[in-house]
Amino acid sequence: MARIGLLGGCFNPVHNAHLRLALEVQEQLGLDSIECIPSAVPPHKPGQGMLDFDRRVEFLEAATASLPQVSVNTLEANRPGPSYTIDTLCRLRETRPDDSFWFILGACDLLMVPLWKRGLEIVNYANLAVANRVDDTLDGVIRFMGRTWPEAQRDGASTWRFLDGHQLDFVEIPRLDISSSQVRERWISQRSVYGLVPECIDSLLEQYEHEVATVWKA
Ligand SMILES: Nc1ncnc2c1ncn2[C@@H]1O[C@H](COP(=O)(O)OP(=O)(O)OP(=O)(O)O)[C@@H](O)[C@H]1O
Ligand SMILES: O=C(O)c1ccc[n+]([C@@H]2O[C@H](COP(=O)([O-])O)[C@@H](O)[C@H]2O)c1
Repeated sequence: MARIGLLGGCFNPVHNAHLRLALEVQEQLGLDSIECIPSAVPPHKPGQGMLDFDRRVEFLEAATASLPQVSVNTLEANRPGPSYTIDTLCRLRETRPDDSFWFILGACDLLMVPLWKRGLEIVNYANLAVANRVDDTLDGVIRFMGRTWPEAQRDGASTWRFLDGHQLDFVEIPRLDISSSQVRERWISQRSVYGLVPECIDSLLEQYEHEVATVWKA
């Protein structure tokens, strides 16, 4: 039985904080590997300004090529309609019943889970690994858990256990003030994105300059 982390996101484009997030969660929770799951049709973000799914996958594959423990899983491309997380987790449970999964997300995204499609049910299908972004704190997660899943029992400082055996782990990671929006804004303004994205992404942005500019300036 493998312990797998699932990092869902738009990756428009992948940046260094995504990679740090994947590696921190893998190491701190002792997971076997991490699968990045690019959102095919993001349920919550407009299609405008979003690079094509295949291009975002190409960038992710390049960015993770030197990380043997991180791979790209394109299962959301195989479903029509919005790429809801509950559907992704149900599918993984069905197809890989022997694996256990941690769905990874930044704490700011955890706060939005109650608004997702059947959001409160995601903990019936996977564990959650929640990491701080720049302004997030463990206290914020404690308050969220108390009002959202009061039935979950706190076990130690940063783990909550649900009645069915799933758990939520809060993982402290280095605070990197990087976002895809920031990368897009800088790139469009012809400013450097060096240090914010892997060097291969810098080169790919140059290679696909016309396409990227058309999409991101839309
Ligand atoms: N700097 C960061 N630190 C910790 N987690 C992050 C960071 N950036 C993104 N994440 C997390 O990675 C996942 C995928 O994020 P996503 O691909 O939407 O990137 P983003 O930088 O938030 O994009 P955008 O700026 O376009 O909204 C989310 O759970 C998000 O919270
Ligand atoms: O299922 C939903 O309703 C839902 C709504 C918003 C976001 N998500 C998922 O949350 C993950 C992070 O989203 P984002 O906005 O940071 O790209 C990504 O895997 C999205 O598909 C899922």
